[in-house]
Amino acid sequence: MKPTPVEDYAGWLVDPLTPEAARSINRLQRADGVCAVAVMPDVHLSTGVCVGVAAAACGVVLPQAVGGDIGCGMAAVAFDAPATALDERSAARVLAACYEAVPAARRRGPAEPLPEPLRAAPLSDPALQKLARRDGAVQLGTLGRGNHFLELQADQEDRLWAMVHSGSRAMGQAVFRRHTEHAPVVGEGLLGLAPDDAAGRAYLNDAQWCARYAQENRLAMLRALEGVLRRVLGARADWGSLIHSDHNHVRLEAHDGQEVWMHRKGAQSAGGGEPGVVPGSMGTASFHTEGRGCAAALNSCSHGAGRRLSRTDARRAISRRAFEQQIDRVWIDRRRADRLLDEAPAAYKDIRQVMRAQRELCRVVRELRPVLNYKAG
Ligand SMILES: Nc1nc2c(ncn2[C@@H]2O[C@H](COP(=O)(O)O)[C@@H](O)[C@H]2O)c(=O)[nH]1
Ligand SMILES: [Mn+2]
Repeated sequence: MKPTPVEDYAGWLVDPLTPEAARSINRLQRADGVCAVAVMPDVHLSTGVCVGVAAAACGVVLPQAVGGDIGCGMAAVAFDAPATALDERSAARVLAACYEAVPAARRRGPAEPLPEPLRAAPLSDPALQKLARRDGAVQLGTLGRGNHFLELQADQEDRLWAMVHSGSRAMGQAVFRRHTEHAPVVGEGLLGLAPDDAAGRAYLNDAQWCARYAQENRLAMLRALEGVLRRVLGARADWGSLIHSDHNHVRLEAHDGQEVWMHRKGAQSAGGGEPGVVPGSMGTASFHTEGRGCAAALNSCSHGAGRRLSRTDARRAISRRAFEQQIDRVWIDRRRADRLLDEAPAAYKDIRQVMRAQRELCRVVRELRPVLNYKAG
């Protein structure tokens, strides 16, 4: 596989790469074993490896090219109710019930055992196993903070949809720490593991466990939300419509007839016809998509709009009033608004520009507008 020069990404970038992001991407391209790197339109600087990057490697796996929230992603499901079924009173009931049914941090009450597929697949290390039985069990079905969200949306026929964004909670971070502690350097501060030796196999096993945990986590939240919507609106989920797409992973894929370790950090797989979810922000459109299998993008597309402002800059630049205007027609718990200023729509890139920029990478199947947003702040 031939590496793509950074200048060639310009085709689907929304903003020019910052010098720091360009340096970080060049460093990744030069790391031993990395054979191709693709950059998504929502790329931005992050520790180790930028968010919005897909990297193919041979003979090496790079935990920093997946990040700590292993398996983080989106799930979406339709309900058998129109979005107009929600009014001020029922929206307030749904929001209040979400805080109970989908806690931000940990489930209340006695810890239930993890679902069977997670119990059946052991983690590589007794300390991680212990953590899974403790934190893993009480965090399954919880949202987390920051930009993890649960959102009700309306499609263009006014059908009600739910979208959830969350990952592997404490487990992903613990697996990342455990496997990067003693990992060798494969180039300018980047850490790499050999996929065929014990340390590499252990990381891949645990990363796969986290991806499964993150998927179970999102499903548990959607089931809890269905319980809420049944009580408040009498609405049921149409589970046949479920879309799942994670954006932080490493797995074996064939590209150009060659088997490679494909890493995605803040990028989703977008093979030909593959379903995807591209969220915008809590005040703008989001999209369900289908991949176009663009080889130059390593069969990937963006996982969102991407941040335009850092959290600190957003808190400085966006007033409470501006925030309220940006989410004018979206139900949120307004008592929490001050804590969500760094999540304001203006803190993110323009999602329509991002979708235009990546028209060769994925096509829009459905456009959704936000109706109600639950974020822990
Ligand atoms: N529909 C919504 N989209 C949102 C919201 N907050 C953030 N976002 C988008 O999600 C991605 C997630 O990025 P990640 O790097 O943390 O995985 C982000 O780029 C935004 O475009 C929201 O409340 N609703
Ligand atoms: Mn994420």
